[in-house]
This record gives sequence, structure tokens and C-alpha cells, in this order.
Amino acid sequence: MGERRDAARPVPGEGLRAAGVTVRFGGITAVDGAGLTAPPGAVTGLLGPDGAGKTTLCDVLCGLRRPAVGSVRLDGADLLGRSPGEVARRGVARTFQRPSPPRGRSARRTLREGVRAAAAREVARREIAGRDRLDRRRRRRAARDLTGETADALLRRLGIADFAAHRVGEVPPEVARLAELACALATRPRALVLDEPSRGLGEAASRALEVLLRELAAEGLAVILVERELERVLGVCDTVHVLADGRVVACGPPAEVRYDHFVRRACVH
Ligand SMILES: Nc1ncnc2c1ncn2[C@@H]1O[C@H](COP(=O)(O)OP(=O)(O)OP(=O)(O)O)[C@@H](O)[C@H]1O
Repeated sequence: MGERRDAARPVPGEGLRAAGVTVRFGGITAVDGAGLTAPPGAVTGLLGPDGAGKTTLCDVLCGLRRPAVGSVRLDGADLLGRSPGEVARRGVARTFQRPSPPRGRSARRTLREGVRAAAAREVARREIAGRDRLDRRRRRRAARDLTGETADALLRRLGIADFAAHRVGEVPPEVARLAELACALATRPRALVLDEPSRGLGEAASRALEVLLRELAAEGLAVILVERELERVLGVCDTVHVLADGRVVACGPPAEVRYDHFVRRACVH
């Protein structure tokens, strides 16, 4: 009874939670009863060596893979069994180890398509709030202006505005990675899952990314940072879940977790 009530009623501010997730590929158990709790306003790390099950668990979080058992909830609302598009609309955005935005389009155009739906929702929200009463044509124009503003603001925020007109397939890998992050942010997510976002970034860009992740958390996002190297989560995460062989073997603030004997054995330092 209590469980049914939970499923029906969103719990604002709870963030992204997965529990008891198991994924098998034939005879391989990639994720074995693992879970994580990623509250809004915090950067939550998912740390583990190659093959630990990190990417598979991320796939479950964003609806790309359905687990054999387990639960995934965003602010209390059940996400399991929903399509990746529906999970994204409900507020979970994701970036991949290898960036995959459409390579033939400019960064600005890719981004504009990503923000269009969010802009239309925002205009509708303003109308409902009674601040603007628009006819159809003005509503469409307002959404278009908001789309342009948001796309340009995101490109500026990520420091890649100079590449706005370049095709995504032709920009340096660092810029493509940031363009992918901009696309994820364009959906105005409540939870952001980043699979090794600093892969391929230089030291300065990695530091800038850490600062950005802290800012996004401070703005109320639940940020999930997936990494292989302990050093990469130390300065940026509030809590770290350590995955090994598909199981969570340690969980806590990075400064504590780093001394755990499982972590010392399993993770790249
Ligand atoms: N589609 C698949 N088919 C079969 N086995 C898979 C598949 N995807 C992942 N695996 C296996 O599941 C286990 C977990 O893989 P996963 O990619 O989730 O780990 P990871 O921690 O993300 O590692 P990496 O950082 O190297 O990607 C590995 O043993 C992997 O070989």
C-alpha cells in the first residue's frame, strides 16, 4: 500500500535513486544488485575499474537498458520501463564516454534542436503563470527567441561560443565533448549523468569542468560523475559509490573512501 502511494506521488528534492539493480548479459552479471543515491545539490561519484559495471548502470539510469531486477526513481517517480526519450523528458540527461552528437550539424543547430522542446515548455509555463498571454504566432516566436538565447548562453557558459557555427564532427575532441554536455544541459535536466566526461580533456579543461560541475550542483542539479580514477573524484564529489564486479563495495565521502581496502585494490589512483 505504502509502496503504491510512493510510486504515484513524486517526492520533489529526492533526486535520482537506483536500488538492487541487476543486469546480465548471457552468463555475465555486469551489475549485481547495485544502486546509488544522487541527491539534488550534490555531485555523486560512481567510481570503479574497467568492466566494473559503471556504464551498464548508467544505461539503466537513463532508460537505455532494462535490468532483470531493481528500481530507478527520480524525485520518487518510477522510471523503470520508460523509454530513453521519456526518461529524458522527465529530467535525466546523460553524456557518453565517446561523444555522439550529430557530426554533420553545427554546434549551435544541434543545441537549438535540443532546447526547442524545453523552450516551448518554458513559454507554456510563463503563460500558465499568467505573465504573458500570447496568440499562436507570438507564442512560436517567443519559443524561438528563448531557444536561441538558451543555446547561445550555454555555448558561452561552456566556453565554446567561438565554435557555434562549426560542424560538431570538425571541432577538436575537447570541444565536441563540451558540446555534448551543452546538449545534455539544454534539456534542462534535474539529474545529469556524465560517463567519464574528462576523458581526452587537458588538465586546464578538466579543472574548468570540475568547477562547472560544482556550479551545476549548487544550482540544484543532481550530478552523477562516473570515473575510473580516484584522483578525479576527490576534489569534486560529495559522496562516492565504488563499484567492483557489479557490486557497490564502498560508499562515502571521497576522503574516507580512498582509504577503504577494496578501493585501494580495485581503483586506479
Ligand atoms: N552488451 C554487452 N554484452 C555483453 N557483455 C557486456 C555488454 N556490455 C557490457 N558487458 C560486460 O559487462 C561488464 C561491465 O561492463 P561496463 O561497460 O558496464 O563496465 P565499466 O565499469 O563501464 O567499464 P568501462 O569503463 O571499461 O566501460 C563487463 O564485463 C563487460 O564486458
